[in-house]
Amino acid sequence: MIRFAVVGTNWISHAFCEAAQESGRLELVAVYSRTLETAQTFADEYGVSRVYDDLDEIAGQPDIDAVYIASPNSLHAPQASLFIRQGKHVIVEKPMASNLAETEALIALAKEHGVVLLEAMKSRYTPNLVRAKEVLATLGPLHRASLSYCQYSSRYQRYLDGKNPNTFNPEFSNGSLMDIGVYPLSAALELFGIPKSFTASGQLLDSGVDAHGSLTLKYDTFEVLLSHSKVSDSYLPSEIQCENGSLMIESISRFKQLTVHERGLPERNVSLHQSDNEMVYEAHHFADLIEQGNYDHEGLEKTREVSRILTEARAQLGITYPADAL
Ligand SMILES: NC(=O)C1=CN([C@@H]2O[C@H](COP(=O)(O)OP(=O)(O)OC[C@H]3O[C@@H](n4cnc5c(N)ncnc54)[C@H](OP(=O)(O)O)[C@@H]3O)[C@@H](O)[C@H]2O)C=CC1
Ligand SMILES: O=C1CO[C@H](CO)[C@@H](O)[C@@H]1O
Repeated sequence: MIRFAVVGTNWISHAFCEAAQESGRLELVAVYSRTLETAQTFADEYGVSRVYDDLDEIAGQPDIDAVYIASPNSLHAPQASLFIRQGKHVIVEKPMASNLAETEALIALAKEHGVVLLEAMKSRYTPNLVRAKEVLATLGPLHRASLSYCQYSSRYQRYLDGKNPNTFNPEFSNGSLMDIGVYPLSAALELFGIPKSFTASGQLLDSGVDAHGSLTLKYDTFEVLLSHSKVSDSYLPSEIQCENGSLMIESISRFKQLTVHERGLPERNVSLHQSDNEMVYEAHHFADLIEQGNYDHEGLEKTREVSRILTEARAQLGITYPADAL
């Protein structure tokens, strides 16, 4: 059993702890929060007794093998770096870091210290991502694709009320592209590879982060449009149009369901069965990498490429974070 700690106590940390339990390979043994009370409340749900409000202290515990980090984006790099230096394996929420320089530094540090570093990009490890690649190979030449993740943020009203929530605060390296645009971007790189070039557009809020936007990825013979929003909802699936048929993907962050439409044929559900908690697949992958001692795995290059495009897209849009100046 891999003994892990959690940093960050919002709902996504619960989802990961449940996925870890479901995997049967990762055991939660300690919880960090800025307050011991919050850490204890979280820990109680899992029958865990060790709680910390000091990051250095938890990172120095010799009987903790790994950590799951789900803090605001700007804290990923300094926190991951602290744990890596203490020889802990790290799974860190998406996006791995604020910018490409931080991402590359973390990757180099993990290799230097011989620990696994993994971005918790949950869609990347789902069975339906593999299935989507298989299905696309049967549909003929790819001509167009439109991948979308647009979801009204429950914190937007707080932003409008002047309460400066983390979600729309550049201090935390946040905004639509970083928070949810990263999902269609990641999916596009998985499905179509690295684009020749791309252009970004978007609408900025007064806080300086983006509310919504698009990326157009240009490949030799096709274009892919990525749409993302934190201030409106989309009810359409993502769609990949090939000459002989189109593949629809419901929920691009989860690859929840795949449907094929072929000309003249009834639509077909081609999905594989997936757990309701798709984080279980990244939990398994993290455990696999640790057991194999695989510190130079292919996910790192994928994360680096996503980080490069996010960083360049932000430059095109004029979005800068305090972390960029460090
Ligand atoms: N994979 C997925 O499906 C999802 C991934 N995410 C990712 O998880 C990460 C966290 O997102 P989200 O929960 O929305 O973020 P929050 O802003 O809600 O912060 C998450 C946790 O970090 C701690 N925290 C909050 N503010 C600060 C601060 N100012 N300084 C230090 N610690 C702070 C809090 O834990 P505490 O009070 O215990 O210290 C909090 O519970 C992000 O990277 C996001 O992209 C988010 C949702 C879903
Ligand atoms: O990764 C994510 C998936 O969904 C959330 C919304 O429910 C986002 O805010 C989040 O960061």
